[in-house]
Amino acid sequence: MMIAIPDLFDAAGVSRLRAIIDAAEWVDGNVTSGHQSALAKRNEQLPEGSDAARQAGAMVLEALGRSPLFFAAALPLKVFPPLFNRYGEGQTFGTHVDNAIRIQRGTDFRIRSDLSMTVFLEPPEAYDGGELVVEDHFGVQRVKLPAGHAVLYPSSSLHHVTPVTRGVRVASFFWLQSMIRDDGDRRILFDLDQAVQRLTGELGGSDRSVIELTGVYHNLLRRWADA
Ligand SMILES: O=C(O)CCC(=O)C(=O)O
Ligand SMILES: [Fe+2]
Repeated sequence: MMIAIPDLFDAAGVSRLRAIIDAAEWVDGNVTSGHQSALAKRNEQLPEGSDAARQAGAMVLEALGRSPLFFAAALPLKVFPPLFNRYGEGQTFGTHVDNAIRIQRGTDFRIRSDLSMTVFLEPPEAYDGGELVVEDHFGVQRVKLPAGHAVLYPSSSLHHVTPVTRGVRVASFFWLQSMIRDDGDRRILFDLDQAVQRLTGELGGSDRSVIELTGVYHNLLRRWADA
């Protein structure tokens, strides 16, 4: 399942984040790559664990914590500390699949990557190219969102970022382990959650059917979740 998470940051939030990362030192993006993606990757990143990455990463995690849509769609168990990348003119990230296991440098924190996320941090009209292209069984999705908006997509998908031909594309990207490993199971829970939310709005939280369906949601979660 691929889902856009709009308005993770408002304009002021994007500016605060950009002030931190734009002032920092960037390095060749291949420092975090596995062997296969190193062949495809042409971009720059903030060094993992640098002060700027940590400070800006904490802002991203805080924003995720404020988003009920992110929680419902991802059902996050462990989130990898957010990283930051930028692609200047001619830079690109060719087709690859994300590593299944990510280990935070210098620590024993590790996750299985179930979901990948890109938070767009540059207005789309400020650059050409730089689309995130995700292949799934229903076809190819091309994503380029306003600054402050994010997209969540299965880490199992083949994906790439098309070459930037004007301007600079800046983003935060990271992976997470979900309480629900299987994408199809997670989707069922998401659909049920959204329907229950709508029904709650229409009928109120003390309606008997709403209570029963909320029970079904939690009982499926109890059955399927790693916690
Ligand atoms: O820049 C992006 O939107 C995606 C980056 C990516 O796919 C990766 O770092 O594995
Ligand atoms: Fe990737």
